[in-house]
Amino acid sequence: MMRVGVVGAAGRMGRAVVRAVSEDDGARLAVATERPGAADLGADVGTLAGLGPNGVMVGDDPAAFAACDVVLDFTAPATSVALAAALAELGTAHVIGTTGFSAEQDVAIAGSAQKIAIVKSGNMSLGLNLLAALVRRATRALPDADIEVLEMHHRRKVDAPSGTALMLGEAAAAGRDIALRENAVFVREGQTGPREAGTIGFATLRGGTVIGEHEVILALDSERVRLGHIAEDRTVFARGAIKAGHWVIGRPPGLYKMTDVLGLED
Ligand SMILES: NC(=O)C1=CN([C@@H]2O[C@H](COP(=O)(O)OP(=O)(O)OC[C@H]3O[C@@H](n4cnc5c(N)ncnc54)[C@H](OP(=O)(O)O)[C@@H]3O)[C@@H](O)[C@H]2O)C=CC1
Ligand SMILES: O=C(O)C1=N[C@H](C(=O)O)C[C@H](O)C1
Repeated sequence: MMRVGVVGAAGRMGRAVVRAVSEDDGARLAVATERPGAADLGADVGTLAGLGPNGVMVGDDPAAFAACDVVLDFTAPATSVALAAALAELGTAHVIGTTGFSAEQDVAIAGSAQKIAIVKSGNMSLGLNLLAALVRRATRALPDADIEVLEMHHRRKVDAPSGTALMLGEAAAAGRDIALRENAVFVREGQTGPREAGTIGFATLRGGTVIGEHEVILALDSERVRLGHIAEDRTVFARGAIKAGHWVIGRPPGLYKMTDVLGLED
């Protein structure tokens, strides 16, 4: 029985993870936390998730994760970096779904992954990870196509472009054997001039309650290939994180991706 910790348990994804854990016969919710001073401290996490009471109260001390085999984390970059360091001391595995990390924060997490097994992915869904593999094949097969990545999310999302859009951009760049950071165009405004060949463009839309929509457009002369994914419910991310939890327990220290968990070609 996998003992699961959930950090950010009162958040949109935290609640979805609590619900998904309750549906998994091989997992048990052991610890749930929120930020010190958070309004939901002391609340029953099952009630928060709309399930009815489950006896696990929201705490604020990451040391409580010593009672867990794995912690599932959809929070904020600084929180995930600090938690990875704390879990490295406890020897507890970490699944990170948080997005919006700086390069320095990524390095810090890689440092913690020298002590514990960490799965980190900007998107935990099976369909999206399959899409990334398809994008890599498509950009390799169509070397002359202009690549544009389009994403839309709900009005409360705080980072852009989405972690998933960056994953898809990385996949597109890998298909071309180029580095994304040196070829990405994240903003266009004013007199931009014509499109520079070989670049990978991004467009970000925000509004309403959209869970997550992504499309990679490969534009050629007189035709376009459109590869996309729509997440209809946060359950797909939560179930992916639980799958990653089952997979990562007992693995040697290292930084793993969802493609490792799912056995997909990277
Ligand atoms: N990889 C994937 O498949 C997916 C990734 N995400 C990513 O997950 C992250 C969270 O998304 P979402 O659930 O919508 O955001 P929310 O803001 O709804 O939830 C985040 C929760 O984490 C809490 N939190 C922040 N810091 C701490 C801390 N130090 N200790 C405990 N709790 C803390 C927040 O509290 P407070 O409000 O007080 O800050 C909040 O309750 C984002 O980065 C998002 O992009 C989302 C969906 C899927
Ligand atoms: O913030 C969200 O909601 C989501 N974030 C992830 C991202 O940044 O790609 C994954 C998903 O699309 C939902």
